[in-house]
Amino acid sequence: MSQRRPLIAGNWKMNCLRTDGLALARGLSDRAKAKGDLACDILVCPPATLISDVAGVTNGGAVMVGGQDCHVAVSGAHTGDIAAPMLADIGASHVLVGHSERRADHCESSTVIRQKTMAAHDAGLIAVVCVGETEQERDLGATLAVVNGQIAVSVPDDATPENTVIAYEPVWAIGTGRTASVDEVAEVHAAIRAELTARFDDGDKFRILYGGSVKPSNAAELLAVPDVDGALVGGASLKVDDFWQIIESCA
Ligand SMILES: O=C(CO)COP(=O)(O)O
Repeated sequence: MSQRRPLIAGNWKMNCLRTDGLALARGLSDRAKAKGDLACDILVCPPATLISDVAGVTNGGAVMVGGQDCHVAVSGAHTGDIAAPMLADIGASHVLVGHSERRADHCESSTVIRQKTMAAHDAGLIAVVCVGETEQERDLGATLAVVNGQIAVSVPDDATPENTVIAYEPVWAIGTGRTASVDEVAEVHAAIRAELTARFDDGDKFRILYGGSVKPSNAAELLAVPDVDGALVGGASLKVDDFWQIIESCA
């Protein structure tokens, strides 16, 4: 583990009605309180419908709350969208931007993601900027070019280690049960680190998370990879026991 404090983030995606979501938030919050001294920061990103309630449950404690997306504008005629200041207003401290499901389902380009990241910063939110190659891109040997290209455009010049976290999520490893190997993760994280240190004076201070089928059984070995500063967890973040075991893997 690096000198950077790890962040374990849960992306609930489009899951959880109120009862389940609040039970999950309460379960995590209670465990965090009981444990006291934690070896990592904890973030949950519920669907927008639950952010306010989850923030009420976690109530400024060790479990932080984030959104899953924000609009580039602060307000306006954008039906169905949510502005970054609105997320901050209901208790979010973070927001995911550029998740591959947003890139694919909503045709989000790295240029738009840079604008969303800046909107998040302007609202005082920490942006978790997601990047990752598809299976086809990996098979073509284009992984590092794709990921570095996404980083170069998606991460704005106003990014700092305090307002920005990077999440590397190979698309082929998301929700598939296929995890990238330790060597594959190490190679990409080192490349991202090199890109960040080349561009930012304090590039070595940014946290770089790995995401893609992280679960209790593989968390410890992934978190031990150099330049892996935490995890962005999908499916396994929906169960208190599983997510907590991943959190404990940071110890
Ligand atoms: O997309 C992810 C987190 O943002 C990863 O999802 P899974 O952990 O379900 O593979």
